[in-house]
Amino acid sequence: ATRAGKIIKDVMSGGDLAIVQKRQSVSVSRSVCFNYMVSILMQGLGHNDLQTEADRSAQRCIIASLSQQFPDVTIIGEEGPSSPTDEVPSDWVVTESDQDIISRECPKEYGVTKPEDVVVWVDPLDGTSEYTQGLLDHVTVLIGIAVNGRAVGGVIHQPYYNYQTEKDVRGRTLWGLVGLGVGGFNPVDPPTDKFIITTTRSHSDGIVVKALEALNPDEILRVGGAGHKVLLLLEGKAHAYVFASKGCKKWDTCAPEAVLEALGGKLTDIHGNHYSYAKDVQFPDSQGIFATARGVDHATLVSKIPQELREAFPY
Ligand SMILES: Nc1ncnc2c1ncn2[C@@H]1O[C@H](COP(=O)(O)O)[C@@H](OP(=O)(O)O)[C@H]1O
Ligand SMILES: [Mg+2]
Ligand SMILES: [Mg+2]
Ligand SMILES: [Mg+2]
Repeated sequence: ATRAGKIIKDVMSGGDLAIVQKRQSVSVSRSVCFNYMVSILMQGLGHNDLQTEADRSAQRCIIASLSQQFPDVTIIGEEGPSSPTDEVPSDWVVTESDQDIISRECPKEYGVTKPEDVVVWVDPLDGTSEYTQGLLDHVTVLIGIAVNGRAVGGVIHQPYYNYQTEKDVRGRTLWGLVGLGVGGFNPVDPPTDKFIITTTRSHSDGIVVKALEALNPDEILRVGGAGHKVLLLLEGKAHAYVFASKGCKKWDTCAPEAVLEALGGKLTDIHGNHYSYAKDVQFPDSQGIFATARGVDHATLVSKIPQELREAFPY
């Protein structure tokens, strides 16, 4: 993740992001009422899905590094499968491990894990929109590990952490493993005197807004990236991350869910159910995102989402 973060910074300082618009079909469930559909189309869903040279190169670095060491593990990356002839520069292939984590005792629930039980979900650059607009601290590299369909391990690397205040921007790497704990940051609980929600800044629509209104927050933090929004929960800047939209994908939420849950928080769909991250699942998080920080009553908050809104996100 850290090597991928270096690539992301090198592409930015090289000056040519080589941005392309990804092709995407718009699918809207029939149960969504007409004015919701119009508002989604007015906001241009499907017209803000960019890919840059940094997304492509960071993914090649991560997938080459992981597949060399773990040839029998399924690895799924946002930017699609690489071609079998894809050679990556040798200094992009990382094989050393973090000695601090390796030296800890593996929780016994993973002691019998086989390669075929594992799926790694890679978002090489989360917050691409914000990256292209220079909101660099919204960018993260996300590598999530699912075991038997559950998101249990995750790394969130933030390459531009403190970039506005530090001369030598080294970034930081946060990790979590359910059953073992978290590292790379200081967990903070959110304030008790007000209720703060974080949500998208670049993929909003009428339903996203309606869900936020139903929860009646004191403050809404509109920031980029699923990884960055979960960082706000981990560090006590917000109580909940709510996104009533089908726009995020499994690679956006696997690593954040694992780190958040390793700390005692929760990430589910807007009905309050966990997603499966097994290798055969559909990529979209089609029932939206509802995540809460440690100590926040997830079920009570979920129950405040009105029924007619939930019906826009059927299984
Ligand atoms: N309507 C939509 N269309 C395409 N991607 C969407 C989307 N809504 C959310 N996403 C993806 O979900 C991630 C978090 O979105 P947001 O910053 O708006 O909260 C981003 O990941 P990437 O930047 O990795 O593509 C973004 O592209
Ligand atoms: Mg993307
Ligand atoms: Mg993403
Ligand atoms: Mg991405």
